[in-house]
Amino acid sequence: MTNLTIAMHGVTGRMGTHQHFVRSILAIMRQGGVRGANGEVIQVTPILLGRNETKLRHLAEVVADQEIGAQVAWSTDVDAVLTDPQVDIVFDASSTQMRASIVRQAAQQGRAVYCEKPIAVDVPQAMVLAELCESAGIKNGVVQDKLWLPGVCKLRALRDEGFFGDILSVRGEFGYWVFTGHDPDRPAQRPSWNYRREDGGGMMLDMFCHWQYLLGDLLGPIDRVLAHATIDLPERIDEAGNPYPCTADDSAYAIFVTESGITCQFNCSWATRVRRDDLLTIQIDGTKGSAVAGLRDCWVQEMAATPRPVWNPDIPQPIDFHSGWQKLPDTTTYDNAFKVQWELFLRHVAADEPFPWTLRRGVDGVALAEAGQTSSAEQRWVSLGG
Ligand SMILES: NC(=O)C1=CN([C@@H]2O[C@H](COP(=O)(O)OP(=O)(O)OC[C@H]3O[C@@H](n4cnc5c(N)ncnc54)[C@H](OP(=O)(O)O)[C@@H]3O)[C@@H](O)[C@H]2O)C=CC1
Ligand SMILES: O=C1CO[C@H](CO)[C@@H](O)[C@@H]1O
Repeated sequence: MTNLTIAMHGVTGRMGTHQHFVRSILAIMRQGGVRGANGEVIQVTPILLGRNETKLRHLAEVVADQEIGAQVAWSTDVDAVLTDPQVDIVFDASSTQMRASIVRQAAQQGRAVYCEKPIAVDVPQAMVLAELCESAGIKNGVVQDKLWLPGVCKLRALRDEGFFGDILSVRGEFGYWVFTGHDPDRPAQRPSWNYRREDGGGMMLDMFCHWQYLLGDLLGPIDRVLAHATIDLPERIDEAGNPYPCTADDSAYAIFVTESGITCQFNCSWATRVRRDDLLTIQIDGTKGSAVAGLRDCWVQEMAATPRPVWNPDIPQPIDFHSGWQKLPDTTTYDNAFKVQWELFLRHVAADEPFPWTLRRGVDGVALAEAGQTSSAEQRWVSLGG
C-alpha cells in the first residue's frame, strides 16, 4: 500500500472546497483509496493550506468529520508545508494569479504538482511553469474535468461508434445569469475577481481553456480562432458589499476551426438567461446524425428521425422539434469528473500510470484564451498553428 500526502492550497475557495476536497479527496478516503492497475491500493493524506485559519479549521475539523468521521491536518504556514519532505503532491486551486508562486515552490522542492486551470494568466508565464516542472523531472498535471462529464463521455462514445458520419459543425452554448449583487436578496454566485482583469478574471481566460481541451479531445487540434468579447454589466458588488468596476469580459463569442476543418461556434455569457437543456450544451451535427449534450444527458437524432421542415410563419409551427430527439440511457454510473481525474493523477504518481494532461497541455489552454483576446482586440482571425 502507498500513502500519498497531498498539500492542498486554495482549498478554502469554491472549487477547492466542493470539487477537490469534499467530492474528490474526502470521497477517495471514504471509499478506502484508489486501486492502481498493479492492484496496489493508494491511500491519501491531505494537509489543508491557506491563509484563513477559521475556514481551514472548519474544513479540516467539521467538514472532514461529517464526511469521513475523522479530522485532517491543516496549516497557515504555506512555506513550511511546501518544504516538508513528507509531502508528495502539491495541489493548487487558488485564484489564477497565485498559481505561479505555489507551482514554482513545489517544483523547486521536487514535489509532484497538480493544479486548476488556467495554469497562468498568459502564455509566457504558463510556459515558465511547464518548463520548470519538466526540468525538475516532476510528475505534473492540470485539471481538465470537463473530459469526464457524463454528457461529454456520451458524445465521445457516439463519435467512436461513427454515429455522426462526417462531423460538420459544433455549437456550444455556455452561461447563465450571475447576479451583480446590487439586490441584497440576490447576491453574486461567483467570486468578484472573476470580473476583474487585473485579478486574473474574464470569460475567455476562464472558459476557452476548457474549450481547447474539449474540442481537442473530440475533434483534434484547433487551427484558428475568431473571437469577440464584451463587458456587459459594468458594475458589480464585491464580497465586502462594495461596488467595483468590471474590467474583464463577462461574455465571449468565438468561432474555432479545427485543423480537420470543422467549424465550432461557442457562445459564453454570465449575463444570459437559460432556455436550453443545461448550463452548457454542445451540439454536434454530422452527415448521419446529430447530438446535443448537456452536463449529464445527451439527446440524439439520426437521419431517419430528421424532420423535413418547410418555412411558413403564417401557420402555427406544425413540428414539435423536441419530440424528434431521443435521450440516451445511462449505460454506466458516472463518478464526479474532478474525482475521476484525481484518481488518474494519484495512479500516475504512485504507480507511474499514464497521465497526458500535463502543465504543457495547460499551456495550450492559456494559448487559446490569449489568441481569443488578441482576436477580439484586433478584430481578426488568429492562427494557433505551431
Ligand atoms: N475546473 C473548473 O471547472 C473550474 C476551475 N476554476 C479555477 O479554480 C481557481 C479558483 O477558483 P474559485 O474556486 O472559483 O475561486 P475562489 O475565489 O472561490 O477561491 C480562491 C481561493 O484562493 C485563495 N486566495 C485568493 N487570493 C489569495 C491570496 N492573496 N493569498 C492566499 N490565498 C488566496 C482563497 O483563499 P481565502 O479563502 O482565504 O480567500 C481561496 O482559497 C481559479 O483558477 C479558477 O480558474 C474555477 C471554477 C471552475
Ligand atoms: O471553469 C469553470 C467551468 O464552469 C463553471 C461554471 O460556470 C465555471 O465556474 C468555471 O469558472
